[in-house]
Amino acid sequence: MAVSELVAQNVVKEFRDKKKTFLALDQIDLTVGEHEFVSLLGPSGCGKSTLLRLVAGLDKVSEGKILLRDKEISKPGRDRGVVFQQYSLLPWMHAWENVAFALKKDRTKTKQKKKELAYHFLELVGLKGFEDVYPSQMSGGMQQRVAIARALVYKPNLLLMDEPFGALDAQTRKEMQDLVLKVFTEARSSVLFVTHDVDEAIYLSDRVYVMSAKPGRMAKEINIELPKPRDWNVQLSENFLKYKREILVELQNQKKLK
Ligand SMILES: Nc1ncnc2c1ncn2[C@@H]1O[C@H](COP(=O)(O)OP(=O)(O)OP(=O)(O)O)[C@@H](O)[C@H]1O
Repeated sequence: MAVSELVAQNVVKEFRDKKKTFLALDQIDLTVGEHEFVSLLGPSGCGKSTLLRLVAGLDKVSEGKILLRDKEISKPGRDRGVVFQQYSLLPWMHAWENVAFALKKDRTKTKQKKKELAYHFLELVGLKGFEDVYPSQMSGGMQQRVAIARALVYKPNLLLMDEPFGALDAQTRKEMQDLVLKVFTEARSSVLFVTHDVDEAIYLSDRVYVMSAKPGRMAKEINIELPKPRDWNVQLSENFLKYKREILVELQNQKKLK
């Protein structure tokens, strides 16, 4: 790993209401290198989404800091693209308009240029020919492809994905995993990816952080040294199963400690 795109140091996140304080994240350290694919894996409630929201700039740390290319994150920015489980497309806009909408505030580009870029990224996610279709006319997988194109269109250094395939059926989910690997290679961005799914995390990642809950902590960090480019066959390999065993044992041990 040459350069660190993202560095989180001693991050603590507390949620407070009038009666009590809840410690959601405790002393989190994390890095994402340039062109690196990193996943956050862990039980429900361990703070994966909270951490991603902090990196997205949608919420603030209670202690510690998060640096993107050495600059502290304080608010959302065009250096980060975000894809959530819910596609949140605008229903009255065509696919290409949904993508171009992300460039709305960019005054350096003409309308025509924005349209060309939208078409280009829709092609990259396999939606050539569907530019003029409305979200309601698309399957969940297609809508998520539009959401990915929208996150990529302003060429962010870092793509943040929070359970992006959680709402999709198993077959579509597999197709989307391969799509993300292809797009990640072509767009040359870095990715921080949240998932519950152990196989998905291993298949996609260069590195996996396994988190534990109550409070959310980093429990284990695993380098995934599987050959690239990857295809589904790798999931049957001895090495893949070795990583899977290591992660499942870690998650199981956490349950025993509770
Ligand atoms: N705005 C908030 N106010 C109070 N508590 C919150 C808030 N957001 C998250 N939490 C709490 O912080 C903890 C971590 O939540 P978070 O959604 O980040 O977990 P997660 O690992 O992403 O869970 P899941 O895998 O189920 O999506 C949970 O106990 C949650 O209830």
